[in-house]
Amino acid sequence: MNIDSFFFERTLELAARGRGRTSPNPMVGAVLVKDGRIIAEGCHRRHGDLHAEAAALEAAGSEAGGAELYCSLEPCSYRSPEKLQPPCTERIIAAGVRHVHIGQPDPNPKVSGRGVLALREVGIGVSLSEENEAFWRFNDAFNTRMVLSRPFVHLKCAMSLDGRIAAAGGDSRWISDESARRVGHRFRSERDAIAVGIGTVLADDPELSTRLVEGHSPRPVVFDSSLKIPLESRLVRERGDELIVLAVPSEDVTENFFDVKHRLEQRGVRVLYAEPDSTGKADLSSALDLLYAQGIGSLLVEGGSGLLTSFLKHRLYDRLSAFVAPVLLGSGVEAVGDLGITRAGDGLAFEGVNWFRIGDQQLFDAYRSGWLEELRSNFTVQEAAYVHGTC
Ligand SMILES: NC(=O)C1=CN([C@@H]2O[C@H](COP(=O)(O)OP(=O)(O)OC[C@H]3O[C@@H](n4cnc5c(N)ncnc54)[C@H](OP(=O)(O)O)[C@@H]3O)[C@@H](O)[C@H]2O)C=CC1
Ligand SMILES: Nc1c(N[C@@H]2O[C@H](COP(=O)(O)O)[C@@H](O)[C@H]2O)[nH]c(=O)[nH]c1=O
Ligand SMILES: [Zn+2]
Repeated sequence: MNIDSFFFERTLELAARGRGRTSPNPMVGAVLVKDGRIIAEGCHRRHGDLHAEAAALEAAGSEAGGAELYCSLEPCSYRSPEKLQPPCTERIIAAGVRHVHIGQPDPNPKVSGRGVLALREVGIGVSLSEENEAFWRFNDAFNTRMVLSRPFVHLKCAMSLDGRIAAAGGDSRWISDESARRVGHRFRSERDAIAVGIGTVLADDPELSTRLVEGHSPRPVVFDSSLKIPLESRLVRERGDELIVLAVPSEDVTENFFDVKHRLEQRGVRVLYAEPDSTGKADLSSALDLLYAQGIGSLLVEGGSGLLTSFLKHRLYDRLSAFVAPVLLGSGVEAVGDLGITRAGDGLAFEGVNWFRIGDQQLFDAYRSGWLEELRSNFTVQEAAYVHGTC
């Protein structure tokens, strides 16, 4: 490992301290280096707190003069009414930092190279990591939201060895054991919202909480075209004021639909109307737009089979995490239904694939094939910030 990679790796370790707490901001880490030695470290701990660069500069005090700064993300360079911290570029310049090493350019259109330009303008050297896949994946939700202007979609399921997410009778408690479910709850705590289909609510009456880990519980979302959600379900009773129900009123909608809608709203539930797809269910693209407009930048889709299959079929997903348990269920609820694929070579492929061992179970974790390329090709950066392939 070269010395730059060593310091960059440390920035990501520091950035991870803000996991699940920085949204809608990214997770960022920074280290200040002098004479080949780290003299100060910083991270963005939670939304609204000091940025990582500012935290490292504060920790270094007057020692920051003449130091090199490594940061996982391009330093911010703008002010706006909703921005809670001043531009880091101003602090870096005022502290007398000599050189800034950047893991990944900031895809926020308000930055995207302007941070680099601001530093260069005053003679600070700036270089960009050439191996930056790890940085793009580390802030997968922030990067996707910034570049594609839609929520990051993370599919998650727990399946048996033979690909079932529930037994034939619909029971799925539990397929994965508590150690794997704890990882699942950590995924929940990292996202803004968590979605299930109405089939899952009727079968499981889920809580969709993060009770097995520390961290926030994302907003629950239920795809429920004709408002079948029971008023006595746990989500309505316990999470009513956070719950979003995505309905698709049909042309022959009954009085009962409006009656249920009214009762849900009385309990604080937000009922939103999605466009119908060709089968009368929620059109996923329009549903994502509705959620995005509610401030939801990342969505964990937990199932069931019908909803997972729709997201896969429409290629509207970015990441898949599948827990595989050492159990066979035979006939049961399939994790993924028909995708219209008839040739093996046309199967949905993945990139950035990782298999993790959790006790006796495996976790498959990967991105949709082409995800990174889609982000990179849709990302526009201030041209002048890039000179000879580095910025
Ligand atoms: N092991 C695991 O990880 C998990 C297991 N499960 C299990 O899965 C089973 C439930 O799966 P399933 O019956 O398929 O139900 P789902 O939870 O997938 O719900 C499907 C229903 O959602 C509604 N819906 C609205 N829009 C869409 C859309 N665009 N695409 C798909 N569905 C949409 C439809 O009902 P409508 O037309 O009325 O709107 C549809 O019938 C349960 O047995 C549960 O225990 C569930 C989650 C995770
Ligand atoms: N059965 C199953 C999962 N099921 C998911 O968890 C939901 C129940 O959530 P909660 O009520 O918070 O416990 C259920 O409806 C489905 O979305 N998850 C897993 O990690 N492993 C499992 O074996
Ligand atoms: Zn900043």
